[in-house]
Amino acid sequence: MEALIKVHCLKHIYPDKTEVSICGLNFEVFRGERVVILGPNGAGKTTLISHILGLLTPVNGTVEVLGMQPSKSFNTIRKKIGVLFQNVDEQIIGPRVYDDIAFTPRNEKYNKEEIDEMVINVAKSLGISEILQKIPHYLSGGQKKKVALAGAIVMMPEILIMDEPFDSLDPKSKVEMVSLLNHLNKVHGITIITTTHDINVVPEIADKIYVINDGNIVVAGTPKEVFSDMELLYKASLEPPILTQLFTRLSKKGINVEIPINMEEAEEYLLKEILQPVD
Ligand SMILES: Nc1ncnc2c1ncn2[C@@H]1O[C@H](COP(=O)(O)OP(=O)(O)OP(=O)(O)O)[C@@H](O)[C@H]1O
Repeated sequence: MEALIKVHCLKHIYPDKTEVSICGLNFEVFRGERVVILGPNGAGKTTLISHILGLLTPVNGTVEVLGMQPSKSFNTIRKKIGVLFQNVDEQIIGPRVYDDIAFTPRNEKYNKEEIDEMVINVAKSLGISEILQKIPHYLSGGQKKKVALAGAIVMMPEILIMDEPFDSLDPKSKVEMVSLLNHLNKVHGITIITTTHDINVVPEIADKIYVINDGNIVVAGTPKEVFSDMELLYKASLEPPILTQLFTRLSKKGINVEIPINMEEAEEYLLKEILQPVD
C-alpha cells in the first residue's frame, strides 16, 4: 500500500537560523491510520506538521503528501487536509462562530441550505450548537478549540492534522473529542495525525506512534510496542502512561503481567493474573 504522507530526513532552518532536523526513521502515514507524534518541547512536531501542510519548505530531505510536494502544491493539498493549529486564535477568523465554521463551504460555493446543514451538523457533533451566534473572541479556550475543529472537519477532509487538540479541554470534552475523532476515522475513513503531550489519551487515538527526540524519529510502533519500553520513553523526555508505570512496577515485583494500553486491558490482566475472577 502506498503511504499518503512520506517524510524522509527533513531539515528546516528558520529565519533566525534555528535549525530543526527530523531524521532517523522515515515518517509514513497510510490511509485510514490514526497516527500520534510524541516528543519533548521543541522536538520539531509543529515544524513537521507545517511541512506536511506546505507552510514551510525544507532545506534538506523530502516531504510528499498524496504524491505531491506540499510547498509546491499548497492549494491542492490544503483542500484535502483539515487542520487544527496549536494556537487557535490565529485560526478563527469569522465574526461569529457560524461564519467561521461556514468559511470554507462558502468559499467552495455551497448554497445557503447546504451550508446551514453542514454547520449545524458539525456544531451538534461537537456540542457547540448553543454558541453559533457568539463572537469567537469572547469564547473560552476549550470552546475556541471546538470551533476551530468544527471548521477543520466541516468539509470532511481526507486527512485531519491536529497540534495539541486536548489543550484546555475539560475531562468531559476530552472524552467527547476522542470519541468524535474515532467516529470520524471509523465511519468517514479520515486519516488522523495528532501531536499531544497528553500521554494517557494516546492509546485511545493511535494505531501508530512516532517519537521524535534530539533531531531524530527514534521510534515508530503501535502503542503497545512504544509504551512497553519505559527506558526509551524516559530517554525521549516522555513520561510513560500511568498504567505502564504501574504494571512495570508490578512486573518487577514478580507478577507476570503484560503492559496494558488502556483501562479495559488493565482490568482484564489483573483479573486474570492476580485476582480470581468473581462470578
Ligand atoms: N518561527 C520560528 N522561528 C524560529 N524558531 C522556531 C520557529 N518555530 C519554531 N522554532 C524552533 O524550532 C524548534 C522546534 O519547534 P517546534 O514548535 O516544531 O517544536 P514542538 O515539538 O512542536 O514543541 P512543543 O511541544 O513545545 O509544541 C524549537 O527550537 C523552536 O524554538
